[in-house]
Amino acid sequence: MDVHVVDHPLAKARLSTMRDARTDSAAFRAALHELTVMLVYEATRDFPVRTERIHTPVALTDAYRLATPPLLVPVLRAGLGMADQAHKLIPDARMGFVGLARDEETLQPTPYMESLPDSLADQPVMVLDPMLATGGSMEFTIRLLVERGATDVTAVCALAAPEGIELLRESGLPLRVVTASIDERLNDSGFIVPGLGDAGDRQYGAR
Ligand SMILES: O=P(O)(O)OC[C@H]1O[C@H](OP(=O)(O)OP(=O)(O)O)[C@H](O)[C@@H]1O
Ligand SMILES: O=c1cc[nH]c(=O)[nH]1
Ligand SMILES: [Mg+2]
Repeated sequence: MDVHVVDHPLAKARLSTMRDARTDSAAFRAALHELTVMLVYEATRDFPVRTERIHTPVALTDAYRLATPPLLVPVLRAGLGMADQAHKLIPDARMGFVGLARDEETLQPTPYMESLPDSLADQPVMVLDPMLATGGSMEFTIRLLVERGATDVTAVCALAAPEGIELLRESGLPLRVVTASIDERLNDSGFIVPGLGDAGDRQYGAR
């Protein structure tokens, strides 16, 4: 499984804003929006393009577009804070939605919403969730996609725990991970250390 860490100084700066406990909700959302642009930009770097001939005002030249725009799948709630920015970068992408809430006792994901196309054969998919902690929520989401035929999945996360990366690696699922950081570890409550707290609560308030 390929794991790409986007450790650009501007990405680190946005992530630092998100980590800072003094950052309020509006500033947290703004930093996540900007970080998402950088992560999606890097995540699409090697996507195949199709060309067509166009006229500039001066001459004929090649124009480029993504050959197959990915299906974007934000994982609610926290992934909603990445959806609009990803969609702005890839305006012709379709969007699916998965809603999960992690049970904070068992750390297992509890699904409450799912809106996905029936078939994802030959359809690249980009899952958007700022946090990859135990990896349970991401694994659950990718299994939903694979059941529909997906074979090419990119998980885009603001930050990840080594435990979550390992779970995904051992799952054998067809995916790669793009993240701005792999943090130290999970604590006893399943939170990423040093992390940034609860990404859903920090954007939208406590559930
Ligand atoms: O890797 P895991 O251990 O599964 O944890 C990660 C999940 O936890 C957070 O969501 P949460 O369940 O807090 O829901 P929320 O987005 O509504 O806050 C986060 O956005 C991930 O979906
Ligand atoms: O640190 C964590 C772990 C799971 N979900 C979050 O939002 N933050
Ligand atoms: Mg949460």
